Order: sequence, then structure tokens, then C-alpha cells
Amino acid sequence: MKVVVSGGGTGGHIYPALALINEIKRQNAKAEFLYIGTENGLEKDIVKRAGIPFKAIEITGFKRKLSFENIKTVTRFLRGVSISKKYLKNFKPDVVIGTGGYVCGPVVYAASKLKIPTVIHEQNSLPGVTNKFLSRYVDKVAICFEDAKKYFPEHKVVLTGNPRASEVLGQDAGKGRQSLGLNSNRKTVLIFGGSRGARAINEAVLQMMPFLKDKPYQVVYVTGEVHYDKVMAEMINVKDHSHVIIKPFIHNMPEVLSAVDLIVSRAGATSLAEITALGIPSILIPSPYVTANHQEKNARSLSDHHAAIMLREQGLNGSQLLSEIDNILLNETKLTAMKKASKELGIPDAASKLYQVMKEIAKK
Ligand SMILES: CC(=O)N[C@H]1[C@@H](OP(=O)(O)OP(=O)(O)OC[C@H]2O[C@@H](n3ccc(=O)[nH]c3=O)[C@H](O)[C@@H]2O)O[C@H](CO)[C@@H](O)[C@@H]1O
Repeated sequence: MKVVVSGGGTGGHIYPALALINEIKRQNAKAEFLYIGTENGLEKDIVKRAGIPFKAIEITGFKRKLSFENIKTVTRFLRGVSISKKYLKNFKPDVVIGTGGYVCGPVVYAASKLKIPTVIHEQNSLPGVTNKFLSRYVDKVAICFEDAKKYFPEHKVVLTGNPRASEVLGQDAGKGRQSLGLNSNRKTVLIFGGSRGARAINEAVLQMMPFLKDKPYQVVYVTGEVHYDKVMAEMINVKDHSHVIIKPFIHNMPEVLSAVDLIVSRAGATSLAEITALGIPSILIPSPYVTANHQEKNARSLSDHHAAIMLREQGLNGSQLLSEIDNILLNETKLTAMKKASKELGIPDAASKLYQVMKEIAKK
């Protein structure tokens, strides 16, 4: 089977695509892949690291207001469609899948015009603009939350879950600990702000830094690539931060997730799929800067079931965050209950479900 995958911008769209590729490779050693992304999204680096053939197109998203930028966007879209058609005619895929982000627009649209079977994967309970647009043209729409169903043509929708949920299972926690130098006798909290980092979370962590030294647990703190230098510059003012492991980005997240007891993070849908598959308790701080506040909806799908605590970015501070971490990590009963609640929400076999959908449409 020959598969074209497109998805980009942020990790939440890229990692599900790569997890799906890994599942297809596991089931079908002869499968061939081409990933179409952009030069400026995170996908360029992440996909190349994964060793998947990569081609780029140029694309931007629509602005909400009528503007000259939108005219440029339409022109880029049409150019993107024509370049995608060229890539597709060359590679001759049996099926094309889009996993979200602007880049999928021209790629999946071009595929549908060339009568190649197409599917889109929507990670969120509230769909993005590109997937809503594409749902008119594709053969199938794979979703992760029942709530997303109502936004798409009903007969196309299949609930598969997020392939990244499958990928984080069965990983070697020991390797995860080793890669970060973690002590296996101590509980661990992992703090990160989605795939790009989050300033509000970084500020709160900086405030609590001096108090972490005396805690009976260990902390892994991921700043986000773009924030790393600034955070490290501010660390100069913190007397001793040697007890906290600070990284700009973690490239072996599945192994690391297997080794942690609590997550503090944004509420991106792919992260949530991972942590519920593993049954990890979490403190979620939804980004208020996303379309229709969809991360709050994502977070509620966990906090309503007592699998997570939701905090708002507005008013977030170090002492509040630290006391919430203590409340969970230092209370064994609470930790166990949250673990169980989190695990119940996971869809662990998502990757093979999604591959099944692709095989069915490719056959027709
Ligand atoms: C600002 C924005 O638009 N965010 C969206 C984006 O978030 P974002 O890209 O932050 O997505 P998620 O939090 O869902 O996923 C992040 C992914 O990156 C991985 N990771 C993260 C940090 C790190 O150091 N290493 C690493 O590998 C995580 O394990 C996960 O696989 O896509 C999500 C899924 O469509 C949406 O729900 C989010 O609202």
C-alpha cells in the first residue's frame, strides 16, 4: 500500500500521523509513505528525524477578517493544490490521509479531485477550519470524541480515537528514566506546555522553582524550544535548580510518559489521548488562544470524569500550581483514583482502527 500523509504546524497534528505510519509499517512491511508538510511547521524537523520521505508546500491559514492577506492565502492554496497534484501523480498513493493543520487543505483537496481515496483525522472535540472544509470532499472522517460527530456529514464519520494513544503503550519506562537521569524510587511530575511550550506555564514554574528543592518528588520541566534560552537566562536568579531537569523539547515522549506519575500541561487533544491511554493523572491549563476555546472543552472531557484538575491560565501562579501538584502527588488515594479515571477514558487501539478505515476505502 502507498500512503500519503499530511498534517502539520504543531505536534498535535504531526505525532498522530507518525504513530499511524508506525502501525501501518508494523502490519504491512511493504507499505510506502510520503509525508507532505510545510517548511516552517514543526513537521519538517520531526518527520525528517523519523526518516519518512518529506515534501513541502507553502501555505498559510485564513485570517478571520477580510484582508489582503486572505487573497494571498487563496493564491497560495491554489498553488498548493497544483503542487500537491504533481506530488500525488508522481507517487501514486492508494490512499491519502490528513491529520489537521492548514497544510492538509490543498493536499487532501487535490487528492479528492484526482479521485484518490481520502480520509481526515480530527483529534479535537471541536473541529478545525481545514477539516470542516475538507469533510465535504473526503470519503471518511475519523474522530476521537463523540462530540465531534455533529460537525461532519454523518455517513462519513467513524470513531477511531487518536493513533498516538496506541503508540505510547508498551514503552520501556526504564529507558525513559535513563534518558533524563531520573531516580526510579521517586515520584515524577512532567511539566510541559504542549508541543510549542507556553509562556504562562513557564512563568508559574519559575515562581515555584525555589520551593521544589525540598519536595519528595522529582520534576521534569520542558520549556518549549522557542522559550528555552529565555527561561535559562532567568534561571540565573534561582539559587539552585539542579534538582529540576529542564529541557527545551523531549523527542522520546512515549518512553518518558511511561515513567511519570503526574502531568502538568496544556490541553491539546493528542497529549490528552496519550495520557488517558496510559492512565496518568493530570493538571490541565487549557490555552485560551485557540479557536473557539476548544482546549477547555478537551480539558473538561477529563476533569468532568475526575481524571484531571483544570486550572485557568488567567490568575495562574506558582503557589497555586505547586499546591495542586502536592494535593495529587502526596495523596496516594487521590493519585490512584485519578489514574483509574484517566485510564477509563483512553482508546488504546486507535491506530489499528484508523488503518482499518484506510484499508477499506483504498480497496473500493
Ligand atoms: C496552540 C494550538 O493550536 N494547539 C493545538 C495543537 O496543540 P499541540 O501541538 O500542543 O498538541 P498536543 O498537546 O495535542 O500534542 C503535542 C504532541 O507533542 C508531543 N510533545 C510535546 C512536547 C515535547 O517536548 N515533546 C513531544 O513529543 C506530545 O507528546 C504530543 O504528541 O494540536 C492539538 C491537536 O490537534 C490541539 O488540540 C491544540 O489545541
